[in-house]
Amino acid sequence: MTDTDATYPDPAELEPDPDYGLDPETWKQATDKARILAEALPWLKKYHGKVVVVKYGGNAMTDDTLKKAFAEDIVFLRLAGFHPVVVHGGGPQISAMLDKLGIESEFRAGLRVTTPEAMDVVRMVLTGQVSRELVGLLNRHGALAVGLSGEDAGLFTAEKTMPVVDGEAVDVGLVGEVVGVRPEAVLDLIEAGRIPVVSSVAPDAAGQVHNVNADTAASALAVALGAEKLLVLTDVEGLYADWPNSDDVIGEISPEALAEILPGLASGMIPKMTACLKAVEGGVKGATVVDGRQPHSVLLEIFTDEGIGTQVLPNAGTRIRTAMYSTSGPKETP
Ligand SMILES: Nc1ncnc2c1ncn2[C@@H]1O[C@H](COP(=O)(O)OP(=O)(O)O)[C@@H](O)[C@H]1O
Ligand SMILES: CC(=O)N[C@@H](CCC(=O)OP(=O)(O)O)C(=O)O
Repeated sequence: MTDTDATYPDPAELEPDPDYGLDPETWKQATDKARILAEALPWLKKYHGKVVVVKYGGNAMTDDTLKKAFAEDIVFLRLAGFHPVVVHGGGPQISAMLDKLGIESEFRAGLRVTTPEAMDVVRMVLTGQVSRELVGLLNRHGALAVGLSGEDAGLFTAEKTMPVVDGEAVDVGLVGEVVGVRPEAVLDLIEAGRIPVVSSVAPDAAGQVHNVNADTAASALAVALGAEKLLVLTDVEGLYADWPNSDDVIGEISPEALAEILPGLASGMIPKMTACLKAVEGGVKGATVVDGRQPHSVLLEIFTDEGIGTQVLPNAGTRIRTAMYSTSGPKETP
């Protein structure tokens, strides 16, 4: 009999020898870890070399542990062969700074009324504070992240936007819609293996800088980059079916069904769901709103079958599910 004829026991059916030097619990954790990594294989294949645009909302940025977990997720995606691109918001951070300066914040249709004075603060907070912090968090894991704004290398061109409120177009000041994207600067960074971190301020054709809602900017960039996915992190589980009631979340919806309910949505969700709709209409394969209060929500969304949050997918049927953290208490059984 040669060595190769020997039959070995199947390790999966064996109890580890107590003298092995590794206690059974540690062994179980190690094998669980290996199984979870192996289960990620289909998604690693699907997204390898693909662009994933992640919009990180200011409301999901309030906690240091969450911010650290977000940075880990993005670096994980990058090191796993994806091309993550971060577009960040900073609404609450802008409001806090305006408040300190004695300037009031007002929103119409989910957009900040932006005077020239407020515009200076928006630009300073987004590019000078929020972007710097995110770049710093990502770069704790290596020289990966580079911050840029819509003003850099002609990335975005904006045009003044006038949202419609109660059937009338209203002037919200220096607020822009992205009308042109030159993604070369972002593509250069991707090519170099970097993680672009984009702030949503953008000049118009005359050079006047405008405040662009970060959901809107992320969507325009995702379309221009031909992204595989747009992920939008916020501070709710997704789009609640019957807001302000938070019992049920729309798990999946088609662009057509979303377009129908869009005019009836409440303030913060209007730019967000419009962004998802435009992304999918523009060729992005799927756009998902996820709960940024959940640690590692980016990995959870990408590496699970069901996904989390609200997914806008071409040809999807509308699927409604019970919310995980309903604030309306347990449902009564009929
Ligand atoms: N149908 C809805 N489902 C979920 N949230 C909603 C809905 N309608 C309005 N909202 C509000 O929108 C908010 C999210 O928008 P916003 O505050 O602009 O988030 P972000 O800072 O992440 O961009 C939620 O916290 C919630 O208060
Ligand atoms: C026009 C407009 O409203 N711009 C936003 C830009 C920041 C943003 O979008 O931040 P969040 O993603 O955290 O909401 C603002 O001034 O608050």
